[in-house]
Amino acid sequence: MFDPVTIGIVSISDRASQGVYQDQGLPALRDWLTRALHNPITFVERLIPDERDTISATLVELADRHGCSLILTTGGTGPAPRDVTPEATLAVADKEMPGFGEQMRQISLRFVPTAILSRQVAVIRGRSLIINLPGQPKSIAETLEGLKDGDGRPVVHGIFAAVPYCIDLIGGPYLETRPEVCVAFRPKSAQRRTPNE
Ligand SMILES: Nc1ncnc2c1ncn2[C@@H]1O[C@H](COP(=O)(O)OP(=O)(O)OP(=O)(O)O)[C@@H](O)[C@H]1O
Ligand SMILES: Nc1nc2c(c(=O)[nH]1)N[C@H]1C(S)=C(S)[C@@H](COP(=O)(O)O)O[C@H]1N2
Repeated sequence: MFDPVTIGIVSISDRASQGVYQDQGLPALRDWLTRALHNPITFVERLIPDERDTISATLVELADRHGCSLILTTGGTGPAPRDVTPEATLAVADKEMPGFGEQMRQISLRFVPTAILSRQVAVIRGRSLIINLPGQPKSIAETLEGLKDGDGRPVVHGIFAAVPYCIDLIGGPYLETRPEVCVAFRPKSAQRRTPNE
């Protein structure tokens, strides 16, 4: 039996939230997570504009009221004046987790030279892990999954490899991934059962 998990997904885009174009962020997040995880997922979804207070309030609502163990945001991480997702995320943080941002920029550099323009952060709030992803819909799978060679072997690990153990450490459900999408790493002592058991 797999533990149920509640995951918040937040698409932050002025134009998608106004209906100028159709949001592709939420479907991309939902599709990737559903493919990657064995656990039954309850999604709490929000599509909001690039407003700092709205973003912070949404993260607090998803973490504190809905009890999301994981919250993924997409959009608003760049240098433009309205890109304020990292500031809004840091404003509600108990702890910063710099490794996620560092690794995401490393991965993204394999795809685009402008990867260094993303100021994405990850933080812990209570029992929630909150991670910013860039706004380009294709960047969602790129950063979560990393880069694989022609035989499906990882060239650069995606950040999701470290997410299940991080959620263990903050007291959340035991997340189990499908290895063909993402191999999650846990120290032996933290493994509940062997893969595919
Ligand atoms: N939610 C989304 N759905 C579809 N495409 C998106 C979405 N968010 C971003 N994009 C695409 O990725 C590009 C870069 O994303 P970014 O977050 O920098 O958007 P932006 O230029 O600030 O504009 P906006 O906030 O209005 O989406 C956008 O110009 C758009 O082409
Ligand atoms: N994997 C990946 N990372 C990426 C990109 C991308 O296409 N793929 N786009 C970059 C660009 S062009 C920008 S400006 C920054 C910030 O994007 P955001 O403001 O949409 O969050 O993310 C960067 N990171």
